[in-house]
Amino acid sequence: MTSQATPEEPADRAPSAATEPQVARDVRGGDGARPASAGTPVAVPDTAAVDAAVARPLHIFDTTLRDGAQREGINLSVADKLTIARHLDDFGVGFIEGGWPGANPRDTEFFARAREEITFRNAQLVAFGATRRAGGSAADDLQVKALLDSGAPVVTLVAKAHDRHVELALRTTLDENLAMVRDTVAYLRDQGRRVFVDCEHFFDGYAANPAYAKSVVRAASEAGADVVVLCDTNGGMLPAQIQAVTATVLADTGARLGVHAQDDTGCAVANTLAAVDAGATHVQCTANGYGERVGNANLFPVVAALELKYGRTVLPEGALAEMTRISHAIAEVVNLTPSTHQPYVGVSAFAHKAGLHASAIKVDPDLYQHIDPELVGNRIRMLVSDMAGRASIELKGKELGIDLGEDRALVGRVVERVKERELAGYSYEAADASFELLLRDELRRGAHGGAEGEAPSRFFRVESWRAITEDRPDGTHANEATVKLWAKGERILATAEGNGPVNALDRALRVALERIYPQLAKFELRDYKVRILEGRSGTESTTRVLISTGDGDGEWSTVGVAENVIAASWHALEDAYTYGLLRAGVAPVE
Ligand SMILES: CC(=O)SCCNC(=O)CCNC(=O)[C@H](O)C(C)(C)COP(=O)(O)OP(=O)(O)OC[C@H]1O[C@@H](n2cnc3c(N)ncnc32)[C@H](O)[C@@H]1OP(=O)(O)O
Ligand SMILES: CC(=O)C(=O)O
Repeated sequence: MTSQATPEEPADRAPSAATEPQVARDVRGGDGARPASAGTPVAVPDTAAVDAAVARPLHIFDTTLRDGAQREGINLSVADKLTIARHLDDFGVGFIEGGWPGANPRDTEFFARAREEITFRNAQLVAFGATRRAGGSAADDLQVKALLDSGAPVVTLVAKAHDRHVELALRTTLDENLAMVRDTVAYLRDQGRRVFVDCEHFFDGYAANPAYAKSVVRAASEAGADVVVLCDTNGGMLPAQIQAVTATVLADTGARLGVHAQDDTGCAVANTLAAVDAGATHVQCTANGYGERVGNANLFPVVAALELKYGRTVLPEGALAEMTRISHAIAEVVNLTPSTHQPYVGVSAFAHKAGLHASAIKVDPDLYQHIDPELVGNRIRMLVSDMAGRASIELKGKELGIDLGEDRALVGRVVERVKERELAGYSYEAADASFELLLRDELRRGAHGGAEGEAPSRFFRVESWRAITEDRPDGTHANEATVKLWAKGERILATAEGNGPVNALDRALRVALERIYPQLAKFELRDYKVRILEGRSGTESTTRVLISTGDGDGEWSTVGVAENVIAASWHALEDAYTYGLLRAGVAPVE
């Protein structure tokens, strides 16, 4: 590999052949993404604010934009990174690690644009990079220079802390690695940056050679690092190990310590809190736990634990109640479906299914919840299923705004009907709208003296429907459906074509009803899921269809069950249209 000076660099500062090799492509220039000020490092703004952030007793350090972006399936544009940075700043984290400037044009551009476009209210921007190359000097290292050029007031340096990694990955001596840490930290401090040092593979390194691992911590701290972060890079540690090692390192070195935990044992959040228990005062996390391999310590449960269980104030006032919204907003930007079962922020985090739980919750929600969901911006939800009891139905009724009063017989009938239907394959927990229709039907029956077979409160009465799929010799298909129904005393017959039999049925139903109920024009099928139940009988199995429908103002879900997929879809569609009209405030007539 040859070395050459970029036009902005004096020849005497050009890297030598011995020191140059790691330089990233955009730092070398020529791709247009390089910062305009590559010759003169960008000045650090507002050092008082940076000093105050570093002085805080407990740092919340977010690395979604750096380690989070290392997750398989995440590919962030600069605009995505800027949006996420704004969300994290709104949430109130103290530090946002924006990426590795110089490693790729996107990260370089992110720092340039973040400087120009974002006025951070809470967070300090952090640039991530490595210590200088072996055998070189920090001042001549183009990778280190890119960190300064980023203009970030804080730099995180990744350093080797495991002797085997120094010898095998860096291919240098243990002493030279210590010199690389010392020189790079001291140089960046001289240039006015605050410095955190990520000791990669610290815990594995400590197990192999504790004296050397600690000497890396001392080298970083003595050279001026503000925090030395103990990293469980391979994510193989358990909380007791993290706690014991962190406590010993703190006692032996006196350095300010942080923790960075990967989640390979599923213990990253616990490991992070164990380090805090042992005296670490800086936690590195990512939104929703995104990160390399299985991910990193999840920012949201870590912060919630610190605020709500440890009683530490780590966020600005009111920010915790924004947590659910921010978690979901970031999931949207990275284009991943939010995990429904994520602690604190998942939609299922406070969803109650068991009848016994519901009966206690009716008395006091705290009996089955570890916190009030509103503290983190989430909400309690009651799920209706064959595990429901009377209390579940009463609470669900309240949630839907339907007062069931003290009518024990009515509630009992609803419980029975739900159980029967769930046995037949229905599932109401993901189909609130179908459950509400069932509840309203039972209420109406109650009002008519509970007579079995009383007509439900609906907007149309179906006489019959049929769907035909025609297979043509040229390999194409035609789908046609006919619907015959009664609405407002009128018999209507409508036929429509579609790109499948269900689509044809949906269109025929729409054609039949749209003149009488123009509100239908806004309804839109959003999601359609089919589940084959009791797979043992193959094509004769029972089929469950779940449909989500929207009207621009909200979305509702309905369920249909039958022995064939088209009939199941029809039932779910019927409920979807009925519920949509009810939502639109139309009075039922049939
Ligand atoms: C644990 C972590 O997650 S740390 C974060 C890791 N993140 C990333 O790697 C994402 C961004 N990385 C990249 O874009 C590229 O790897 C770059 C630009 C950093 C380097 O690319 P290249 O110059 O092509 O090198 P390559 O990736 O093959 O190898 C990394 C080099 O850095 C060296 N290195 C590794 N850790 C350190 C360190 N702490 N200090 C100094 N050098 C280091 C390695 O020894 C290797 O050197 P070599 O090129 O002499 O073999
Ligand atoms: C620094 C880092 O990402 C790690 O050690 O896992």
